[in-house]
Amino acid sequence: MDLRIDGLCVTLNGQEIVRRLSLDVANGHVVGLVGPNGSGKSTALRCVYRALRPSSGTVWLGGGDLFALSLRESARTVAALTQESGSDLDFTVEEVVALGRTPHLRGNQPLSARERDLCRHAMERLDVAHLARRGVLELSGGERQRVLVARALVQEPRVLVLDEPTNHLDVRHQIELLSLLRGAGTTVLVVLHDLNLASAACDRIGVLSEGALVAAGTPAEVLTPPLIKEVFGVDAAVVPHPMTGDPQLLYTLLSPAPERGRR
Ligand SMILES: Nc1ncnc2c1ncn2[C@@H]1O[C@H](COP(=O)(O)OP(=O)(O)OP(=O)(O)O)[C@@H](O)[C@H]1O
Repeated sequence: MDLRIDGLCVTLNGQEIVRRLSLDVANGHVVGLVGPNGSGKSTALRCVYRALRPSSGTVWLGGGDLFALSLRESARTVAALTQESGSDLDFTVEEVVALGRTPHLRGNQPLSARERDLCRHAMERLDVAHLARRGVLELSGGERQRVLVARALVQEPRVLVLDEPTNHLDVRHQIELLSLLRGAGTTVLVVLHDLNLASAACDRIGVLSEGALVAAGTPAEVLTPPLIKEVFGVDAAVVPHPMTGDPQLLYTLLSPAPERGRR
């Protein structure tokens, strides 16, 4: 399903946080949203999973206005993994994963055999099946993050929205998660801080700066030294990945400020 963000504006407490953001995610594509801290990435994403109503602009899902759908219909269509997800859930891992089916169930209807299989399969894919009976609150940050991704997958969403999903994950689980997103065939909009992972995982990247989109295109079009300097204030060299050819950024540390009183 296509996702189109069209002229999105968000004003909070009289401050314009997102300014006329337009960004398309074609059906089955992975689009990354990157930008400095406070540039409005999470705020824009919140409009896509309906935690926030934009001040103006439209989020189109497959040609229909997201905010015109019933809450149940949009919960079936869009799954979100957010910074706030699941930190208040005092349930076992398997119970939390099963909650992903909630938008598809009526009342207290139990899960079908297919749905139980779906949950088991998602736990295996996210390497949390061995934790099934553990309480989520006693897991490490990375384990819990993987449980929440499994929950999002069992929702069988047509659009998946993730805010820094690699947060807390070790390098193997980061790579596994992004590979899974690339291979899922689902429309994905993902906020990432690691520009090299974004380059490897995304078909296209949008760059936000002070609430406005300043660049959008393929990783090679967007991740250029002048843009990185302008948006992040950092000098970077861009080299092709020796195995994949994806553009990869190399940084150097900033020169330390001269110490006072020393020559
Ligand atoms: N409810 C709110 N009321 C007022 N200002 C807010 C609110 N929520 C966010 N902001 C402000 O909006 C700006 C953008 O925040 P947002 O969380 O969208 O940025 P971000 O790009 O996701 O940042 P980060 O990379 O640090 O996660 C910040 O300056 C933040 O302080």
